[in-house]
Amino acid sequence: MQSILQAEQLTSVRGERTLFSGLDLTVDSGQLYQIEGPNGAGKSTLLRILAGLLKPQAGEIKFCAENCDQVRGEFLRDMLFIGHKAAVKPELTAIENLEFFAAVQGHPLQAPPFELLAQLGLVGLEDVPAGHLSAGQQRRIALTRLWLTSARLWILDEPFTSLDTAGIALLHKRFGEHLAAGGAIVLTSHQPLDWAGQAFVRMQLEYQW
Ligand SMILES: Nc1ncnc2c1ncn2[C@@H]1O[C@H](COP(=O)(O)OP(=O)(O)OP(=O)(O)O)[C@@H](O)[C@H]1O
Repeated sequence: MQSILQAEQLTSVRGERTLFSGLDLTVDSGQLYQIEGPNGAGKSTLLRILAGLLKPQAGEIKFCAENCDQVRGEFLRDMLFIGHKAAVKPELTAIENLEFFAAVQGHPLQAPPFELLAQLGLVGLEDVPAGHLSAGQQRRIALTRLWLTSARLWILDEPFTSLDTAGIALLHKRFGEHLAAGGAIVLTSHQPLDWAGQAFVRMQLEYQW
């Protein structure tokens, strides 16, 4: 199996507290990697470090066996990060948000994405500013990125937050397709993941005092 992401000897200190030190992890192609742990343990911090949004105090991150800083352009093209906030532009409609995501990812939409919006249960809400929608509906808009991206590595902070059962099932299906195509996913989730038949790794981040 090919390793997509490797972290070696990571240390992160926030304020007075060392969240983790000497942390190693390897995420392979086709693998779903779940980071678990109590509130404040440092899961979001770790994801932001893995996505290159925050510098660790020590350690190295490699993308396809190359130091991430040295292959930054390739890494940014091939990695999708979605943070734990809804991550939508509230003043834009669902369609405008999708057009924005697609353009940012370098694949501008050729036609309005009605089919994708229907698939995500957003029919009839296309023209409403996202900020007027419910938390779960905003989350669904944010997650449409997963249908618009060609990135191999997905880093997702609490992707199931605010989603109903149908939304969770939709996301599971999309994850399955991505992993089957050789992609990899690193995520945090406070909900237990029922994942069968795919490479699934769980890592527990303890709260360090
Ligand atoms: N920008 C920041 N400056 C200083 N400390 C921060 C900053 N961001 C986070 N922290 C601290 O780092 C610690 C870990 O936060 P983090 O958000 O990574 O935890 P988490 O495991 O994702 O928690 P949760 O399960 O509640 O989402 C917390 O104590 C938090 O206060």
